[in-house]
Amino acid sequence: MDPTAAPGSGGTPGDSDATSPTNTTVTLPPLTLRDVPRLASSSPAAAAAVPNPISRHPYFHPPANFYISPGDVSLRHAFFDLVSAAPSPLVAYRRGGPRRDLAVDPAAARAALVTCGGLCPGLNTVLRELVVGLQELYGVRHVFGVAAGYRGFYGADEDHVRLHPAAVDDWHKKGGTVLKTTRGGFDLGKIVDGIVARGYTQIYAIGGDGTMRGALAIFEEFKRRGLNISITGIPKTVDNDIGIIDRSFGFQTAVEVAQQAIDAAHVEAVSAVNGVGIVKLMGRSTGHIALHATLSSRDVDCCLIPEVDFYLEGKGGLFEFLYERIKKKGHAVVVVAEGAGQELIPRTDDQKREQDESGNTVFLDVGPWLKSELGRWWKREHPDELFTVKYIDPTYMIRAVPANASDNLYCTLLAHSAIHGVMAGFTGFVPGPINGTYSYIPLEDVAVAKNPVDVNDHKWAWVRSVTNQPDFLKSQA
Ligand SMILES: Nc1ncnc2c1ncn2[C@@H]1O[C@H](COP(=O)(O)OP(=O)(O)O)[C@@H](O)[C@H]1O
Ligand SMILES: O=P(O)(O)OC[C@H]1O[C@](O)(COP(=O)(O)O)[C@@H](O)[C@@H]1O
Ligand SMILES: [Mg+2]
Repeated sequence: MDPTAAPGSGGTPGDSDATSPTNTTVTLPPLTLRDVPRLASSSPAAAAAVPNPISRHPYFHPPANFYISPGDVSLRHAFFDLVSAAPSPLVAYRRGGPRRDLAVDPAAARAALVTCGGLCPGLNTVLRELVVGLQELYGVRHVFGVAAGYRGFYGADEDHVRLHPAAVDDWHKKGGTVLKTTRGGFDLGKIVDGIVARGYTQIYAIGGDGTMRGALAIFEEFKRRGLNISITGIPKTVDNDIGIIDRSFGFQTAVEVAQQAIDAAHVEAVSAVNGVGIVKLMGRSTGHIALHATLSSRDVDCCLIPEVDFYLEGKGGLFEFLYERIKKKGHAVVVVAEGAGQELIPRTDDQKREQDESGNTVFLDVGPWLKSELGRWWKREHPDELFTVKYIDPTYMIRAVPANASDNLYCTLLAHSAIHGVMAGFTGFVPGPINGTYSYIPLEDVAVAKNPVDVNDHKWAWVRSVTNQPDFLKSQA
């Protein structure tokens, strides 16, 4: 793009030699609003019939700018290069938050909350805040917890527990999910039948990428059957592998807890002669936890993630690098994400086919494999030199903990954002922060949006500059 040729341009929007600030007018590409679906009854007339009960709150009096206006949007990309190319069209989402008028009558609402997939710090905080927000902000009296994931919708009566603020008061202090969670069991027909049979009018499905795909299928089935029930997917993933949103809750807590494992690996390594400490961290298809834990720790010599291929032996390989590092400073620490190097680990045909109940590929354990391969290599290549390798697997310890303060705050805002959207009549959406602004994103978009580590981005470059690890380009081998 030639910026000077852009209509309305008042100058060159690149760097200039000016010694004082200048104003440059630039014409941006058109903006596309990726709007979220609405319940059929949420016509402007119906909406105007139900003023937000927060306006009548006995103690809190909403200030002038409290309510989100119907025109408020947030931009998907907060920054772009005006000189080379701005994204075209610019994508916007509806801003999350309370609306002045509701499309849903709180007195007639019946909400169901469900948690699916793996654990993540903060699940109980989201549940707590959904219960408290629904009842205390909006006066929704019928709130139920559905036990053990999607299968709970077609389970027994005991699988549907009535929830109220006093019952959930201290849930934010607990790890895991009080409602229990499972994988698999996604029988669409039975789930929707179960929802209809119990008269639920709003569903809050808290889970990861699989849960979002399930929520989308439920949303489509509601539409097919002409049901005026709303569904919102609340994104949970300790791996941070859901796209569009800034990050998922629980992720920062997991990174924080991972520091203890890295510290221990470091102590073991420095206390041995030619010591190596290996830590395996979660990250099935994305290496965000490993990357962030490496950057925060500074004790890590090599970070292995699923997005970057590596090899073990030969010039430019992992083992030669570790040997050199040990020669230089006496020890080395390796952080490996669970999904890294999967294609290097020998496996049987049965192992290749193995899936969990949700259909996710079952990975082989990269940690013990790496440990034994390194031990074997050292014995073969350097038989006369002492060597110790210690392996630490804190996998479940980093996710089976309560959320830290910042994740608890995030969970609270996320839950309230979900409720505000549902009460405004939105459905088939995911609430989440985009560039710090809570927004509503169509489930359709989130269900397919992955969030791999961008290895061409600054963050991976920081890792490389902190660890000075090889880039594992085969040409060097
Ligand atoms: N493509 C899909 N369509 C419908 N339901 C799905 C799909 N993928 C996963 N699910 C269901 O979503 C739930 C959670 O999925 P899972 O992959 O275990 O965890 P997560 O949501 O954390 O990724 C399970 O009940 C699973 O059966
Ligand atoms: O042993 P489980 O419960 O299947 O969980 C292991 C998996 O859970 C994860 O944390 C991902 O879980 P989700 O897909 O539920 O977010 C992965 O890191 C890991 O592979
Ligand atoms: Mg998943």
